[in-house]
Amino acid sequence: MTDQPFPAQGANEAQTYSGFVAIVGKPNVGKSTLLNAFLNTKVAPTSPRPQTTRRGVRGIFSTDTQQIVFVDTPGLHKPKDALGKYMNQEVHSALADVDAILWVVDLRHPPTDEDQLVARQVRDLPKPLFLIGNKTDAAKYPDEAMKLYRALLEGRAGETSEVMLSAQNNPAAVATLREQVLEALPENPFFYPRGAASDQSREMWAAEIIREEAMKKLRDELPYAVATRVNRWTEREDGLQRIEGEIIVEKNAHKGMVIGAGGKQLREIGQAARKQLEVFLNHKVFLGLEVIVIPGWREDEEALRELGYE
Ligand SMILES: Nc1nc2c(ncn2[C@@H]2O[C@H](COP(=O)(O)OP(=O)(O)OP(=O)(O)O)[C@@H](O)[C@H]2O)c(=O)[nH]1
Repeated sequence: MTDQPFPAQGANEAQTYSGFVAIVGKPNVGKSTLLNAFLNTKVAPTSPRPQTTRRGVRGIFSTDTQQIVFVDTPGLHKPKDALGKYMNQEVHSALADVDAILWVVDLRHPPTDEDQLVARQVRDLPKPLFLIGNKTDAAKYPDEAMKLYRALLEGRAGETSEVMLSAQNNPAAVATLREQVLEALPENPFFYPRGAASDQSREMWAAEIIREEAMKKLRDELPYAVATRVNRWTEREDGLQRIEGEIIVEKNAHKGMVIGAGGKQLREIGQAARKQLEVFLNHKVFLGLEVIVIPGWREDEEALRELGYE
């Protein structure tokens, strides 16, 4: 990695183990859910819609002497626009830089072309690989499905481990997997301060929560045409967090669709996001939301950069 180790290690400190671990897989298999379960908190947005994750959010887990920097990645898919290309690029750069890979698959279904795309990316990388069969709680034939996913790695030379679990309902299995990942870490100084849970600013994190709620509520193609940003965050003396954000759409026609009749939909998105923010911040939140139009932002390199997709 190019990141500077933090902090520099003193001569008589205990040996530390630290590394970057990518969580990859096709859209909607439960990568972000697994990341949040590893950390017992919410650093990444999740939703029933594919392609919720857009940037490689880092989630950090530390013990006294070990630190895993998980890199949650967007689901690898066939891109339709510049945003999609950016998302796939995030996966490729994550894979190049990490010390170990967690490949998450959905055991409710047999592999698809997109799983094969991921398998081809990871099969020959000489790094420890964990094949994680997720959603065992809802899978009818988990062992059979696992066999089919395993077959996609046939001929792989590197070290491979297999785990079947439910990222959503099985904290003990997630903790055991985390132990296994800790064992795979190379000797390194810590990359982040021990207490850090994520590399995102609080503004980026809150914007992702707003986007998650917008994606859950909006229909058809609209969830994918939406971006979010938090422009102002102030704290009142009594602890109230005042957060002002924007929901960005591509066309004027979309603006009305996000706002909804009489502003109902925007209000619902705002209420749901505010509730989540209050739970995680443990403070009362005032959330102001505005909908703005940046024409064709998904195809506009400059707009993508401005929205943090760079
Ligand atoms: N039944 C079941 N559902 C799960 C489990 N893990 C995740 N899900 C659901 O699967 C959906 C997708 O989860 P995400 O964590 O957003 O998936 P992702 O792989 O990060 O998705 P992308 O952002 O599209 O790449 C959500 O509705 C989750 O609640 C699980 O263990 N069991």
